[in-house]
Amino acid sequence: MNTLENLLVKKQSHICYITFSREQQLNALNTKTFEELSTVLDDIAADQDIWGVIVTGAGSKAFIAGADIKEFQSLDEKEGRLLATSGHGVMDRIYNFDKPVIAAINGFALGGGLELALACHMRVAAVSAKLGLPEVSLGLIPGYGGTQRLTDLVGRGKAMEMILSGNMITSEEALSWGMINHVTEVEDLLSKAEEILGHIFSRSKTSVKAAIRAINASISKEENGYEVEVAEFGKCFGQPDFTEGVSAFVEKRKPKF
Ligand SMILES: C/C=C/C(=O)SCCNC(=O)CCNC(=O)[C@H](O)C(C)(C)COP(=O)(O)OP(=O)(O)OC[C@H]1O[C@@H](n2cnc3c(N)ncnc32)[C@H](O)[C@@H]1OP(=O)(O)O
Repeated sequence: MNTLENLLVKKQSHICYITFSREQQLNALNTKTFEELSTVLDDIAADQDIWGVIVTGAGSKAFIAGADIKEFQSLDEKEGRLLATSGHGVMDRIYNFDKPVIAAINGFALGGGLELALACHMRVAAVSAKLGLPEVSLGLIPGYGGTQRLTDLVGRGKAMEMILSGNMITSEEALSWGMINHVTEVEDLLSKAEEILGHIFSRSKTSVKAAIRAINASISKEENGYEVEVAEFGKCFGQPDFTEGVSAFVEKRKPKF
């Protein structure tokens, strides 16, 4: 990987930590950040030693305060569509990543920043974090998948309330809505995400990958989730992890995946 300007990347104990790092702009997502993120995702997708990913924001104030508003000031309709299409590409990549990705939300997660967190497989937020989709206050709507993924997680009524009002909510509210998985003190945020990954790492990697694929198919418009589940379930039977998992159960020992 070339030197990165807007991301810090650390690999440790099978986890890749990606930190959005434009602290002076509250880690707002600009074109360069998206380019760098694509490169990092390519790298970790191919890295057999990386089993899971944690994304977070630099500093104490923001996870990501949205897409970089200053970059869109002069866009027309065609350019707006292109911006959303390329944003969708990166968000879909995270959503469909075959290693678990957890957002550790350390502060403001707004607009495109919350949409990125919603694309992750799970979300843990600091008790002080604020979450919102304030695009209506800019004359926009969420454009990186937020109208769909928020609705999937919290239902149409809550998604309408959040998106149409543009208001922020606390992490406790987000937890009660089902938008995030856990709330922690800010100092415990990464360790909570690591704890979740630690449990997942003890399980079969082929099963984890198959489960992500089947769960994601539940809201796909192109495929039937039940059919994907049947296919992925069937594929597990040809895998060494199945032989090991079942043998370990019969022999009353822990499986070694
Ligand atoms: C498809 C996706 C669409 C979108 O994502 S649209 C964007 C949605 N996001 C937002 O609308 C949030 C914009 N930001 C804010 O409302 C505020 O910030 C906060 C409430 C998060 C924090 O307010 P405060 O504590 O007063 O900080 P500050 O002085 O506003 O921000 C510090 C610096 O960060 C820059 N910044 C913050 N958010 C963005 C952003 N989303 N795009 C570009 N820059 C941003 C500011 O401008 C400023 O910088 P400088 O000191 O140079 O003026």
